[in-house]
Amino acid sequence: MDCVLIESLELETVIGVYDWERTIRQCLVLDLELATDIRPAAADDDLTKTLDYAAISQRIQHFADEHDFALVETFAERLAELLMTEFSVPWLRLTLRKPGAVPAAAAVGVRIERGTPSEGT
Ligand SMILES: Nc1nc2c(c(=O)[nH]1)N=C([C@H](O)[C@@H](O)CO)CN2
Repeated sequence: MDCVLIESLELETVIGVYDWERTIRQCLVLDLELATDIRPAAADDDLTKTLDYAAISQRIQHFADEHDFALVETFAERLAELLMTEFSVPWLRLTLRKPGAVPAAAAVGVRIERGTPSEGT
C-alpha cells in the first residue's frame, strides 16, 4: 500500500481537560500515513494526481486553530474524519502526541487507524 507521509507536524492548540489548560495553547505533535496510489502522479510527474502534503499540513494547522477540544482522542477522531472527507483518503493511520503532559514521559497520546485500504493503493 502506498502512503503519503507527514511526520512530526507541530501544532499549537487549546487542548486539555483541566481549567488551566483552557486558557493556554499547547503543542501537539502529529504523525500521519495517508493511503493513496502514488503511481498516477509518478507517471505524469503531476502534483494534482496525488495528496499534496503541504496543502494537507496547512489544513491541519487551520483545524488546530479553530478547535479547542478537551481530549486528544476527540482531536484525533475529528481530524481523521475531516481528512477522509475533504481529501478523499480511503485509509489513514494517525498518531497524536502531547509532549510534556506527563513529565516523566517523553510524550503521551493516541494512535488510530480509520477506513479501508482501497484496491491498488
Ligand atoms: N486518554 C487521555 N488521558 C488524558 C487526557 C487525554 O486527552 N486523553 N488529557 C489529560 C489532561 O488534559 C492532561 O494532558 C494534562 O496534563 C489527562 N489524561
